[in-house]
Amino acid sequence: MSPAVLHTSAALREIEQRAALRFGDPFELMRRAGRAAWQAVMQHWPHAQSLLVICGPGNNGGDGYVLATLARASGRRVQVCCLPDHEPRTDECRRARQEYVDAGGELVAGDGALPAADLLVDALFGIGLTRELQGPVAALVERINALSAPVLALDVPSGVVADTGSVGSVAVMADLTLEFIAAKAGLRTGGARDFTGGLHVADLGLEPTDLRSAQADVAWLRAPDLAHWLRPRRRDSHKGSNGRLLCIGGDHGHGGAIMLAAEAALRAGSGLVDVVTREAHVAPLLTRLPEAMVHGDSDGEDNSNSNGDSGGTASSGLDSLISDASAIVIGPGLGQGAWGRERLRAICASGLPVVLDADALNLIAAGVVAAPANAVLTPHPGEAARLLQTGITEVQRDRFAAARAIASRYQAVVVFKGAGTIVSEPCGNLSLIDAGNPGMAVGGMGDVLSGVIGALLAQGLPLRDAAVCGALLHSVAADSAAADGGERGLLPSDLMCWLRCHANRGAR
Ligand SMILES: NC(=O)C1=CN([C@@H]2O[C@H](COP(=O)(O)OP(=O)(O)OC[C@H]3O[C@@H](n4cnc5c(N)ncnc54)[C@H](OP(=O)(O)O)[C@@H]3O)[C@@H](O)[C@H]2O)[C@@H](O)CC1
Ligand SMILES: [K+]
Repeated sequence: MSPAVLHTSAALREIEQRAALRFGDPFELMRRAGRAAWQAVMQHWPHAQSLLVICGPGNNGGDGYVLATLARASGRRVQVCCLPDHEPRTDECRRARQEYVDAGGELVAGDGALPAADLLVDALFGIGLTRELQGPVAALVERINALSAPVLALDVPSGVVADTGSVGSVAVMADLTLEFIAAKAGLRTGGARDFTGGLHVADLGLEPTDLRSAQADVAWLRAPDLAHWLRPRRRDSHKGSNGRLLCIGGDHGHGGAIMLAAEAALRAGSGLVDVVTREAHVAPLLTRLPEAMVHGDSDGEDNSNSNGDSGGTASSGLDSLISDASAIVIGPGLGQGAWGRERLRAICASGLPVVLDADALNLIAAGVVAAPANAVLTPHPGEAARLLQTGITEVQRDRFAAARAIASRYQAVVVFKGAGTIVSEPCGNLSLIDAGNPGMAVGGMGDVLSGVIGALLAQGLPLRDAAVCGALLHSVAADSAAADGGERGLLPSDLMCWLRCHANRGAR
């Protein structure tokens, strides 16, 4: 199976140039873009009698003029609005505007009050945005956003950077964004998600073979892709053939985090799950999750009790658990004290596939422990900023670059959490998880993710596959949970039954 991909602006420009050569007319793609936009208007707003199309000076504006001409020809009341210094600057835009004017189309100045309309079309800027919106353009966008009419954005909501998803001081808030030629990576992560509204792609009649480019693309992962990794279990499998995951965390006061990781790991199919935590958390954990094998460390020194027979975890006990494990999760509720640091050092020396989360990441960012080989790091933006010794604003400005930089610096697979989770391999290959919802913004959600990825590592998936499949499974489960009862008030525990359900997708 070749996975779907998301494109960068550089790739799209390469594709456009090749297509224009093939068509023998550089205007043909713009004609098709305008036609696709008009079809979208008829499909989504069939009762809109009046349209206000806001056109910029580049080819995005050109698409707007073509749409305006078609809408006028179909009997709609159409006005095109443009700022005084947004006279067309490309041949194609000039031609599109001339055709609109020649057909009797009306132009209104964009620096005054905007006329009322049933539908607004944002054709200010697309992939050619080069800087933050300021002055009269920013004021125009603010006036667009203040109107109550629905907004269709052509290609990109103006003000959103198509390659990174970052949003400057202001951007158009669209109800629907019609992307031309192919789906763009940046519109599916970070700040962009609050501006695009629904995303539809108009391929403008290009064939999949036209979409090749020399530019690196981003693997685009959606719910049906789970079946690629989550194959039916072998009929004669036993608990030992489905991996043994060791979960370490839950220092004083943080017992819930490691409970969630362990439960998620069992729901994602790990055959056995060991937990090393503080003694005080053993009884509550076993009450909730009797399937786990829990090993408790008491205060002060590392004597431990266990419901199994492994004894203490400080020295020989932990060594023996490590030697029995197929993979490890360390970090949820770990803390940064001596207890957590010692266990992290032991794990990092083990050579096993390991998921590092929460305080394990903070200890590595602080240089207390060196990052191990065979690791999946799962930072949220705050942890990502610490791992790169920078600020949250900087990592969020280009989430793809931040994920790549962490993966390269720590030579690990990185799952950069947030709206539109990004996975980067150390070589820089990127994947985007196109699932998930704002209900996931709640404490404990990351602990569930680390347990899921750990379970997939324990079942034998390679690091990158476990990271991508785990992040997708986690988000798809959260989408099902949100569909079941809403986003606000969603709890990490609500995902557990859905993890099991979606972990068996491939088996159905
Ligand atoms: N090429 C093709 O075959 C096809 C292209 N198509 C369409 O073209 C779009 C890309 O067109 P594009 O490259 O002309 O860029 P576009 O987004 O219109 O903006 C560039 C203009 O905006 C200006 N500008 C930028 N930022 C600014 C700011 N912050 N504030 C103020 N001004 C700013 C910039 O000025 P400059 O930076 O040069 O000063 C320049 O004049 C693409 O998204 C799709 O919709 C489709 O028709 C399919 C076929
Ligand atoms: K636009």
